[in-house]
Parts: sequence; C-alpha cells; structure tokens
Amino acid sequence: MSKPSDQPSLRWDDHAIVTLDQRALPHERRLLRLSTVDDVITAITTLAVRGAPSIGLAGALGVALSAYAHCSQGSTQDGRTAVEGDAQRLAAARPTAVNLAWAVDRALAKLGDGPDAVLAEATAMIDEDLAVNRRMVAHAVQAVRDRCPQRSLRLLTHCNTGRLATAAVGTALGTILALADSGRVTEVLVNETRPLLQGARLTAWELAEAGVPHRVCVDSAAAASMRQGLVDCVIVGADRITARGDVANKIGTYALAIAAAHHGIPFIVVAPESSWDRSLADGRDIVIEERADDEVTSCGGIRTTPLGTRAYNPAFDVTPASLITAIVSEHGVHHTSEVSA
Ligand SMILES: CSC[C@@H](O)[C@@H](O)C(=O)COP(=O)(O)O
Repeated sequence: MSKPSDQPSLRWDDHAIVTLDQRALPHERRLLRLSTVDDVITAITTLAVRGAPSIGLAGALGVALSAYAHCSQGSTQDGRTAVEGDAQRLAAARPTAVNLAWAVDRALAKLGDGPDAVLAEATAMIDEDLAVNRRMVAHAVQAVRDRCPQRSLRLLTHCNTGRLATAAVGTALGTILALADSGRVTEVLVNETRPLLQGARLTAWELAEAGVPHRVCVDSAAAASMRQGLVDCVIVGADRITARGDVANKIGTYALAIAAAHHGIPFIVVAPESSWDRSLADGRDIVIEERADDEVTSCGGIRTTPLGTRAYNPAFDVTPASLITAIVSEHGVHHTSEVSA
C-alpha cells in the first residue's frame, strides 16, 4: 500500500539544484539542473518547481548559488549587495506563499558567515521540512480521525500538496497517503485544479504511484459530489495563513470550503508553521498572484477562446477562518475559533 515518500524532491549537486520538472509530469520524468539564480526564478515562475514549501527551499538554495557566484573569494560590499539583490528577486518570484520570502531571508541571514554557511542553512531546511511534515501528518491523521470516526473514508483534495510540493512526504496529500496506508481510504476525489491541472497531473500521479484509489473530479463538480454523499472530509494545503486563521490557497479552495460548510463536511487545512504570516490578520490583505491570460484562453497550446478574449486568472483565493474546521501544523491542531482575532 502507500507510504509517503522520504526522498527529497530537490537536492544540491555540485553547485546546482536538481529537481523534477513538474511541468513535464505525468508524461515525462525530466530532471532539471538549475545553476544560476535566473534559472531558479524561471523554474519558480513557470511552476517547474511549485508548492509553497518547495519554492521556499528552491529560493533558499538560490541564495546559496548567488553567494557562491558573488562571495566565494571573500565577502566584499559589492558581493553582498549583489546577493541581496538576487535574494530580493527570488523572494518576489511569486508573491502569495509566505514560505518563499521566509526561506530566502533565513538563508540570506547566513551570508556574513560565507557561502558554505548559506548552503548549510538551505540544506538544513530541506531536512527540517521532512521532519516537520512527518510530525504534521501525524497530527493531521488524528484530526481527521477525530472528526470522521468511520473506518472507510471518501476524501476530496485540491491542487498538489504531496512530496512534489514539499521536501518530502507532503502536507494534505501526505495526510491522505498516511490514512490510506492504515487502510482507511476508500477513494480520493482529486480536483483537477484548473487551469494548470496540478490535481489531474501531479496529485493523481502521486496517488497512482502509491496505489491509492482515486478519481479526478471536474473542479465544478466538487459541490455536486458533496451533495451526492461522495465526500466525508476535505483536506487541503495553504500558501499563507493570517493571525486569525484566514487561509490563502490554490484558486477554488474558497468555493470548496463554502460547499463543505453547506453540507456539514469537515474542512481541514494542513500546513507548516512557516506558512503562517502573523503580521496579517485579515486574509483580504494577502497579495494574490494574477497569472497570464493564456493559461486560461488556451489548453495544451491550442486556443480555446475567440482571439483577443481576456481572462480572470488569480492563482489563489482566501478562505475565511470561519469556514475552516481545523488548521493543522507540526505543532498540532488549531481550531479556527481558537486562532480567531
Ligand atoms: C504543500 S503545498 C500548499 C500550497 O502551496 C498548494 O496547495 C498550492 O496552492 C500550490 O499552488 P501552485 O500554484 O501549484 O504553487
């Protein structure tokens, strides 16, 4: 049966970052070698590397690449300024997931001790993410069991929150795989996650690899699936969580939470402490990334709309704390009523 994978999804190899190109999945298992800061920024903006924890780790390793490029002969003011500029560009590659700026800042803070120290911090963060995910998944499995005591669960998830989106194991999908491993999952409905199909391409790939029964669900059929009694619990990840527990996550998450609340279905968010941004209270203050029109107006390189049609293409939305049953991190379960301001 399934077992959350402990193989790191990205690693440092001789002055380069090596990772799977998530744009090529599920058709091709293509390895990417990122050896400059620009390579890392392109990989993050094109979603070759994606998922809040993964882009943070790539960003931190990107600071190490910059430190070796500009400070390997000793640290000059010009060298430090260049690395700081690269760190700023890395942190700005995608604005919504707080993990990116958090991880880049953490790596940059080691610059005074030289490039090796920056790299050591970035690689330590990969090991930490793995350990954090294991602890978080244990808490999240318990949170689901507490709310869904039946032996056999039908789960619904959105986007991809597995080992591809983290160092390893995953958050929401790690939880689903752990529940499946204990024989408790009858079926996972995987929202296809338009427009870039992270659910259909990546989550279905991870579930198939683990041998967990699943069907891809048309995004707009999720509410109907709940009404038909096909869903016992919704489990998703997060890109940024405010002090009062409002959650930014992949576009479509808010609609799922509304539908789950309407049908009395538990809605559980699984995300590490590094996804919390306690400087914000109201989720409406989270910057939401807007992506290119052509992600919506064409499919597989073929235009699906009349020439010149514009698109509304926010990559994320915000679910208010009041719609969330529980938020789970490596520290345990936060009931949204407990974290509300
Ligand atoms: C553990 S990943 C959590 C989130 O980052 C995930 O749910 C998500 O929304 C990813 O969006 P993406 O645009 O694919 O990077």
